[in-house]
Amino acid sequence: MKNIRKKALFIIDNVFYKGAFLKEELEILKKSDISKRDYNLVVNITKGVVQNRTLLDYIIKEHSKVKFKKIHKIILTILEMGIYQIFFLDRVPEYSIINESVKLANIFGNRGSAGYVNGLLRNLYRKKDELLESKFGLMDLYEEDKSLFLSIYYSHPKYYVDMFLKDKGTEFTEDLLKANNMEPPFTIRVNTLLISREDLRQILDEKGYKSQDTTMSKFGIVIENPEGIFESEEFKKGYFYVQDEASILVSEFLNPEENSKVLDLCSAPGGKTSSLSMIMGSSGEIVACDISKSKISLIKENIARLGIKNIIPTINDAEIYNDDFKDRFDYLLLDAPCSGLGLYRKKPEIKWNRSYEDIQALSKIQKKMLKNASKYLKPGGEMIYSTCTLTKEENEDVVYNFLRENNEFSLEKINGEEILKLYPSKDSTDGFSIAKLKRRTNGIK
Ligand SMILES: C[S@@+](CC[C@H](N)C(=O)[O-])C[C@H]1O[C@@H](n2cnc3c(N)ncnc32)[C@H](O)[C@@H]1O
Repeated sequence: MKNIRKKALFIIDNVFYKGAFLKEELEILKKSDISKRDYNLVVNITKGVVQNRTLLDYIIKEHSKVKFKKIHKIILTILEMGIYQIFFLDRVPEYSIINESVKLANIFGNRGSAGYVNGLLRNLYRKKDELLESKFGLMDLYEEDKSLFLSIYYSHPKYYVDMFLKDKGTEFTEDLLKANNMEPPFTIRVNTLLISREDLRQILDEKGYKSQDTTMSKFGIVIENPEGIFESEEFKKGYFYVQDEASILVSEFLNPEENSKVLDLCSAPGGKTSSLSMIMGSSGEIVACDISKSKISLIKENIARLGIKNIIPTINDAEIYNDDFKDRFDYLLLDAPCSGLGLYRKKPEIKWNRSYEDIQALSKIQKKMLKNASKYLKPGGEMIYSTCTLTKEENEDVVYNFLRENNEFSLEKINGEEILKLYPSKDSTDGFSIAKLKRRTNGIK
């Protein structure tokens, strides 16, 4: 038996039960001796299972003869993988899905496991069309309890669904949940210090890459077929940085002038900091901070490749007030650590490893960071507070609480919004929240 599904099984087990990150697990696998085709199948299965966990478990609960809580976790994962392949992957034949699942159950389970897995998967396969038609028997729930239906059918935490249903209504919420389960576009930011967007697109085109300009950012390029892009000469030469359009926009909205002094308080691995440098034509000075030496190394690596000269990587804890920074900067970016609920498309495990308590704890940290950050701006200076999450606790609560206590600052609207929200559904970007604050020149109003 080929080891492909065993590899997928171990990866999912590591992600669900050992706190591993899917992207990192897949990066390790990619470096091993594995064909492109097999690698893609592992990516498909692991991502699909992590993304659709609630629905897969619901199907098991409804059809298993063994009580859900009694199913051993390794057998549960084998079932989740099998069911995902039956209902979501068209190109894998039935016999192969069932045979491979039974083989895994034989290796990792006890004597009854193989028969149990075989029976359950065969039964589900027989009822495939009927189950798809009836949305796995969940249709009635749509009217009875919309939030529960959406949370099971699109596999999202209930608190996330409730948050959007309350504020945005059913259609918006359903579109967002669907988009969160889809593949994100592959977006890069051109490094205009070295090449224009037009010229880079021309080179990419000559090499067979299909691309288009991003719709909102003037620096982004979406590549349809990015296979091999990291091995390209253009990547090595620093012509671009892989970055979501929302993230590129954050630096465009701050838009620092040439020769200004900028502080980036949470800058690793350096995406937004290098965009800021590019906007400033690599002039002036950016103090790019992060919490640890290893994080600072990531920034150094990226700015070396991109040929950037005006960034000073600095270890600094944004939670602790630093008097050396007081009133020193024209511009400031606080791209705060957050729950990352805007990143479900890229890091689906975030769905399962963030609790509401985590969000509340992060909100406290962010409030502390924003309070410190505000003291580092010169009068008349501008700052952006951004997160790759969409919760009120980590955005509206943080920003409005700050403004209530600091009337020396005002909120500058972005695209007509006090706190701009970007969504995978509406904007095809990661979920982001962006607020711009200005320190008044003439002190307290
Ligand atoms: C959202 S990420 C920043 C992404 C970065 N701005 C970019 O565009 O590439 C948040 C960063 O905050 C850093 N961080 C977490 N706690 C911190 C602290 N107390 N002080 C400074 N940085 C911190 C994390 O290490 C992480 O790199």
